[in-house]
Amino acid sequence: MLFMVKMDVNIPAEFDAEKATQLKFVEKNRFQELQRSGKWRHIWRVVGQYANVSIFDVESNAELHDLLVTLPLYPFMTVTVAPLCRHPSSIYEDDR
Ligand SMILES: O=C(O)CC1=CCC(=O)O1
Repeated sequence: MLFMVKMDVNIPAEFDAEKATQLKFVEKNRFQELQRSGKWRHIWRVVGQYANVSIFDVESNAELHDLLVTLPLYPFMTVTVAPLCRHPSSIYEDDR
């Protein structure tokens, strides 16, 4: 199942800078692990925002939920999810 996920990140200015750096490092490692697994297919920075738009390929709503809520930066994120399906005009047979 494919999902578009927008993550808006808001780390408060008063949050400890070293802890924020550490959280971003752990987040990056977790992201790259999920990217290698094929579950986090794409990530794009939204220009001018501390936000990303990502495409996830997971087995279920519950899997996506568990994956999102365990992200290190999740406590600082506003997450928006939209389910996706193949567009009938796509020329790519493997879109799903
Ligand atoms: O920087 C972000 O958009 C938050 C984030 C998600 C995965 C990652 O490495 O950073």
